[in-house]
Amino acid sequence: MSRIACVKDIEEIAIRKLDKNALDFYYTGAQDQLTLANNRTCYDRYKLLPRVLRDVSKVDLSITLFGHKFASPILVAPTGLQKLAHSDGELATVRAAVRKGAGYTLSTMSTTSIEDVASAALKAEKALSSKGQTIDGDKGGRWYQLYVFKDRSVSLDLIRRAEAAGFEALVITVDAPILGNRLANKRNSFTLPSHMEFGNFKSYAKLVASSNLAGVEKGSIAQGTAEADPGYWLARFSKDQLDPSLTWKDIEWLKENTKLPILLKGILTHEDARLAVYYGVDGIIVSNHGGRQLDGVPATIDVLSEISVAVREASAQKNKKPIPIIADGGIMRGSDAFKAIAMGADAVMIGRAVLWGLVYDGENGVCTVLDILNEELRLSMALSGCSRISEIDSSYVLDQSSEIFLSKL
Ligand SMILES: Cc1cc2nc3c(=O)[nH]c(=O)nc-3n(C[C@H](O)[C@H](O)[C@H](O)COP(=O)(O)O)c2cc1C
Ligand SMILES: CCCCCCC(=O)C(=O)O
Repeated sequence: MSRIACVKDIEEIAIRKLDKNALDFYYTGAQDQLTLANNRTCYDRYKLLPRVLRDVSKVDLSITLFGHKFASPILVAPTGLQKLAHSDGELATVRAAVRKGAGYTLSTMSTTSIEDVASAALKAEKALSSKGQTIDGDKGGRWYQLYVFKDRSVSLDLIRRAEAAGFEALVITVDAPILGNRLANKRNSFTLPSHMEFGNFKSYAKLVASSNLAGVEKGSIAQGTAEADPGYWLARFSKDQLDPSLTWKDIEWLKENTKLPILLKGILTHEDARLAVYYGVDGIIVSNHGGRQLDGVPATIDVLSEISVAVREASAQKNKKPIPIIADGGIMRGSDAFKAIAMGADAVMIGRAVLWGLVYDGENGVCTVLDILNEELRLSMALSGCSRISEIDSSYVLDQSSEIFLSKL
């Protein structure tokens, strides 16, 4: 077999390895998958405008967010059900993130508990120290992604557990008041294989009973029966358990209930970016959930510029520094990360790329993905004449649609 040269090579292997149930869950987007496709193709429309004769003998990828130094602006996005990819699931991913000094966010829908992920991360950090290995970044840097449940006592307990386990920020996903229209998952009546379980819900008796969680984990929910309505079990779980009545007022409630920085994940408009600043959140993640929620929304790269202007203006009105902007969706190259940063992101997150690494070779596979993307980013920076992330701005990219627009004038 030829050597792995890029994340696409790893994706191809993962596609061959996964069964249809898991592959469709990971790979597909909502409805006609317009946004999923756009997430990728839109990156190609942005051209790089390199500067030359700059000293790029040293290129520093590190960034600081909320006082924490990360080795790179490429962070691991929260993705659920990682044991579908590899038997070590979230444990493998968090260990890889520790080894690479990468930011890591654990999903509410993990197949491993908050406590087990935290303890694996701490052990991995100790193992690195005992081998005398250093990473270019601070220890820690792990965040917890929260879906807000109708039963607020569950949400509060998850927050307390994340705090106790040393997670350093809360990522509140706001683009999934209900589950997107995921046709492939419907057709497959997607459910968890019987040997897997969700990592965090066992202690919530009411939730287990009301969502037939025990049944789904034992694989005893027959496909296509009334129990699996509407369409399939995950859709039913989100409909029954997650709170679609969430509003900006609830952000105040969250702020009252934790001292951790709060990031909102799933912002796509400058109006909501302004509201996020107004309501005092600490950061936003410009995301369309990897094309899995509302199909037909823009690719994130296309809205970054106006969102970053809005964040700057709204923050200035409060006499505050702009809150960090993180972007995700379709990033498969270090040059994609470069373009997103140029258009206004402080950092980016990768979802599927990590999952492909996990399928390919567990912890080492995720390390390989992070290494490849970081090296590609380093290359893009050096060849563009940037030696620090803070030097990357919109002067380094040309949005071809605006070029076409100008040529028509
Ligand atoms: C299989 C899968 C599971 C996901 N699970 C979650 C989740 O539990 N919580 C969440 O906020 N986002 C979730 N996401 C969205 C990711 O956090 C991220 O926004 C998206 O994957 C970025 O796009 P990309 O996969 O093209 O990199 C999931 C995405 C995928 C592909
Ligand atoms: C919205 C509730 C369940 C979602 C499961 C994980 C996830 O976010 C995804 O995109 O899939």
